[in-house]
Amino acid sequence: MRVSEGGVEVEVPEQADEGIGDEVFFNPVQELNRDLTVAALRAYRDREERAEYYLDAMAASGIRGVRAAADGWNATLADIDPDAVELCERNLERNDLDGEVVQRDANALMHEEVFDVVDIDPFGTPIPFADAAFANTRDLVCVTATDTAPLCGAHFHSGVRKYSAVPRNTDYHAEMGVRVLLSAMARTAARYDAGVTPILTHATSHYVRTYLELDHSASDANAAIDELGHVYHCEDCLYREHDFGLVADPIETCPECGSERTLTAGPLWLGPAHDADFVAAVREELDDSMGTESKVERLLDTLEGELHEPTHYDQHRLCKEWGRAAPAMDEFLGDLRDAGYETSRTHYGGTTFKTPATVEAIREATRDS
Ligand SMILES: C[S@@+](CC[C@H](N)C(=O)[O-])C[C@H]1O[C@@H](n2cnc3c(N)ncnc32)[C@H](O)[C@@H]1O
Ligand SMILES: [Zn+2]
Repeated sequence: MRVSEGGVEVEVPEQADEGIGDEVFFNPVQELNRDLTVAALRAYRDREERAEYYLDAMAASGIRGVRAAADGWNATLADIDPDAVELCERNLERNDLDGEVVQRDANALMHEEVFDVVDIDPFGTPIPFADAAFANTRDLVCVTATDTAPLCGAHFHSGVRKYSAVPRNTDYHAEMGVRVLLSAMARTAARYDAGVTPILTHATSHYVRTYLELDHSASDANAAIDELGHVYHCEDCLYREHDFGLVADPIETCPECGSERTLTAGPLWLGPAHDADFVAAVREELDDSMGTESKVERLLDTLEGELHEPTHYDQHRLCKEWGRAAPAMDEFLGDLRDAGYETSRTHYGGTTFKTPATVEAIREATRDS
């Protein structure tokens, strides 16, 4: 079937079973991810003008790489599957575009050639590709992870194995996934004396996507490692706190309610997961050839204003815990602000918010909301 996306037209196989099957993979639901990729690549090129060489390391139909090539990137489309490679060639040709197409294991290719921007979009975890990506990429590594259950701690042992971290299933599970992924990426890059700065990160319908800018020195790697630490969480009253450092110092009892049902998660990335200026610049690069333009715009609006606190709250979850009916979000957040606390909504959901206030302080401040 033919698919038009972002001004290009590509041929993709009908997907027998949600992309799981013998055919070359294509997921229409990832259009938002691809629209955002194109806008982020544009904004990135303004920031780093010499960036030119883009690798779509797991290209499948090539739709992402074709869109990058149409946008002026010197694009290489790679896949291990010969059928995918053939399709990539046809899809570049169909759009009258130049680009390299290679049938190659992404790890081998990334070790052999240096690219300015590398895009890792595998089935499930990106971990098997992270070493090669950080060992050699010059400027920017874009990563999609679709294994959200291990990342957020719902599949605990798998998360521990894949990410060499302790993930915990909490009421902020999608953000747990973001911070486990960023932690593993930072630690992987550090092995190659590269420091990562996440300039854009979002958790959207069953995947996490992040854009990691690289600086290549041991001190940059150390600075990234300094952003790691642990979150301590009470399963009873939802109290949480965090501290930086690789050595955990868990709370045995909750300082708020005295419960011993406390969890420790980490090492997590506790630093910013986005750069608000970059997010705003990406929004400027959206255009109406993008099918998900207005959705991406809303996502970026929220992300731009999102505080960098390492965990968010869910108002419904808190109100349920307190036996209160959930009031309107604006009123609730307004009362919190009036009490002197910074607040922001988050992209993790319509009832989610961030604030440096503790659970008890939130409860007090919103008593009359
Ligand atoms: C999720 S799909 C990529 C989707 C595509 N980027 C898009 O936006 O539609 C993953 C692709 O990775 C390819 N792949 C799996 N292992 C690989 C490897 N070691 N090296 C290169 N490609 C690989 C698969 O053949 C598959 O086409
Ligand atoms: Zn507690």
